[in-house]
Amino acid sequence: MREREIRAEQRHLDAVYRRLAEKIHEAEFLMADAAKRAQVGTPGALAERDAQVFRAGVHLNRLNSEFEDFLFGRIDLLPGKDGERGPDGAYTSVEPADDAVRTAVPDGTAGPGDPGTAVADIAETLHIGRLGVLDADYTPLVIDWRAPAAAPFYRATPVAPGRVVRRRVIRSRGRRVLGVEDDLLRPELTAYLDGEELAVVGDGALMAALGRARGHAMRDIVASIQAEQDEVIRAPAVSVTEVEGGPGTGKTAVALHRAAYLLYQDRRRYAGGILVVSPTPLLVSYTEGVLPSLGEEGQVAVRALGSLVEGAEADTYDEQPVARVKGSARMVRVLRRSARGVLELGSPEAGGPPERLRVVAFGARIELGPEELRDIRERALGGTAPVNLLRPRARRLLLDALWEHSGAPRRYPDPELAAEARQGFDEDVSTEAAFTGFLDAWWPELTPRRVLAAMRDEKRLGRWSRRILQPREVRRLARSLARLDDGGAGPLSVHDVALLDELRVVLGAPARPREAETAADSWGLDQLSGLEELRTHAERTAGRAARSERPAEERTDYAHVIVDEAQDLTPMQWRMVGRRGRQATWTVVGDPAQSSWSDQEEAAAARDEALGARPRRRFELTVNYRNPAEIAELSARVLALAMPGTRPPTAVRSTGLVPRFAVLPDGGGEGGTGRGTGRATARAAARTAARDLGGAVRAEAERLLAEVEGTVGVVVAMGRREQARAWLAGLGDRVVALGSLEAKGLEYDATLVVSPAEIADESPAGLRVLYVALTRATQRLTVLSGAKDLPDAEGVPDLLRE
Ligand SMILES: Nc1ncnc2c1ncn2[C@@H]1O[C@H](COP(=O)(O)OP(=O)(O)OP(=O)(O)O)[C@@H](O)[C@H]1O
Repeated sequence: MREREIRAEQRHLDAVYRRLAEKIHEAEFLMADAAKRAQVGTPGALAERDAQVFRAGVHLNRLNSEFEDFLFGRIDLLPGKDGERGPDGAYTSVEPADDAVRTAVPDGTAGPGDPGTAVADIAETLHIGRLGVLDADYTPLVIDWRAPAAAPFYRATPVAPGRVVRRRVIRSRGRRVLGVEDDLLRPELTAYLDGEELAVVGDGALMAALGRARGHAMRDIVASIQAEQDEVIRAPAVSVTEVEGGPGTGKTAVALHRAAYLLYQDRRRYAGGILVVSPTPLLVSYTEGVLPSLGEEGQVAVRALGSLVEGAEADTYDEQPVARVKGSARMVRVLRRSARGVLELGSPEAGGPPERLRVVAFGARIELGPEELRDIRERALGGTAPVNLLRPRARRLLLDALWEHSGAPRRYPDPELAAEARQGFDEDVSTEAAFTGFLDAWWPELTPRRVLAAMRDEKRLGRWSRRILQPREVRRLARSLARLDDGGAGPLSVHDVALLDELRVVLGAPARPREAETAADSWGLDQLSGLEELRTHAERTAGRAARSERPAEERTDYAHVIVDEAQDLTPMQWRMVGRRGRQATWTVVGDPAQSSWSDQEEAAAARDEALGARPRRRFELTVNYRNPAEIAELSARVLALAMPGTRPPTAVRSTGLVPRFAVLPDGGGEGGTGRGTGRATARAAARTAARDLGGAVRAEAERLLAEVEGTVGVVVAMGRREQARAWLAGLGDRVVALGSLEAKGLEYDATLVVSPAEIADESPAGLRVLYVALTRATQRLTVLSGAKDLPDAEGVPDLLRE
């Protein structure tokens, strides 16, 4: 039966590919035809040609994409009630017609089936795939997974099957159908398709998908989206959609599918671009293949928090105490004060702020002294306008003061004459080298990096952050910025990027290099008018290449913003992200139990501010698709400590493989040795212990590599990242060492969590970070105790005991 069903689907897939070939042929013809139109040469014909080439190009591109599983689903439906044909030609009604189901009677008048059983005929079969394909007569051969008619494929359950009798997932590679998996949604019914009883094959696609080995790239879930996820994906994009759910509930997957859905559903509206904000570059590269596999690229920008600001690309992390200062909303005031403070330092080229301004006007010398200058600066700075943008105001106040000093107002009692004389005075003075040189030195144009660099000086920073930061915080902040040179060049941390963005606002945009402006302008046009559609394919491609060479942030205002792992954004990061979606609708997904930010209330307030007063719609995801029940049960113990009262999601499967607990060979560990024997001995003991830990980690990683087909993630405390990489050297690219904060959002077939206590002790949010680490595995988990863990006789560390 399986073979027969596979052959039937193969015939359908063959028909789809024949039709695709015809469409490709048509698109190529359109391209050639468009080229001929160009020879006509009138502006109208040229615009038409461009539009035609563009459409054909996009179409060709899509058709030519080598999708894995192009066609992946099928539903067999009962006749519908009040069925209407939707825009894609399919029936959209969800309820079966009143007479759809009959009872078979002995004389056979109700058709085949045992007497007394419920029987029905399949009225319609829909195939579902990554793109919609219509046959030459406009009957749908494949329905796009995002079309309304495809929704029952995801939504139907045995409790509420609607019209769906059988849901089938079709597995194919290239043009070959490899297998089918069916779910019968109305098992009580004997259904007939073209007079033959409907076959049911396999035991469901979800389990097959979840059991597959993981690689270094996330896969889409189009073939097995579950009903509660589908509701989020298709939720109308009004204001803010908030999604909460525990680890492995598919939040990231759902967020990405939602981006593809929104584009499908209203491509024009989202021409302004969709931004997906991800916490780490690792998660960006893990997920970046998903959208192309859904047929969507280009209009969705997936960016890590450290890559949201032009010219700043950061992937390093500050230590927790420093990150806490930099992420805190208090930094807004510190930065405002610092910007003004830096202004007072004058330009570095001039060696500090000039004390006096001397110019020559009306044949006489006029001078402004230190006090007057200070007074003028204060008046110019009154108010909250960006510092760089206040320069013209300061210039005007200087000229006013010079004019007063010149004695001219007394000489010209007639206002008209005075105004004329004043105009000449302003022109003369403001072009004088002494004046322009003074202005550049006294009110230099500031860049965000320069302000950040000036904050390296602890004494100054202390002044600028008086009564805002504590001295200890000032010291930490100043030290961490010591990586920058005077001009602010040097490596930035992820948290510095949000500070830079804030400073851009505090300072106002400095004049940009010509080239960058041109590139940004063309983006603006694209966004506003949809003009992109009128450019040729080649032009678009060239534009795209140029954009990808440009530093990360091209747009500053998106049509829709999706924030993944939203629980982790610091208040300063919320402000940065909020600026990118002032007019946008939002999808915000996260899990408070996985938050690595210590002050959750402060972050929640910043989030509210970023999202404004927009109404919010909330969804909850409740099923854990990643961890087997055995691993979920263990991690729930940490959840109970980290967030008492929070309900963990329900694991959807169980493997029978319980987590393994490993201890160091001598049962002890690093740092716990060297009792009373002097420093040198203690150091030697620590070295030996580190070697032991390294040996144990490597041995355990090797064991896991042998046990699973796919990837192994070794999660250590942030402070041990480099060490762990060295321990695992040479084991191949299936195994990765990660700091606890980097593990966010990722998953591995097997995970080795090294020293839970060390991870938990690293920050005030350490228990939640440990919860993240323990929820990364899809198949196997080993926990290795370190010096601080106090394992019991079974090797279970204290934090993980029941
Ligand atoms: N409906 C589904 N069908 C198949 N696989 C699924 C489904 N939903 C989720 N998954 C899989 O479960 C895993 C977890 O999904 P995802 O990473 O999106 O979860 P998450 O909620 O973002 O987790 P975390 O909070 O830990 O980051 C992924 O491998 C994903 O492909």
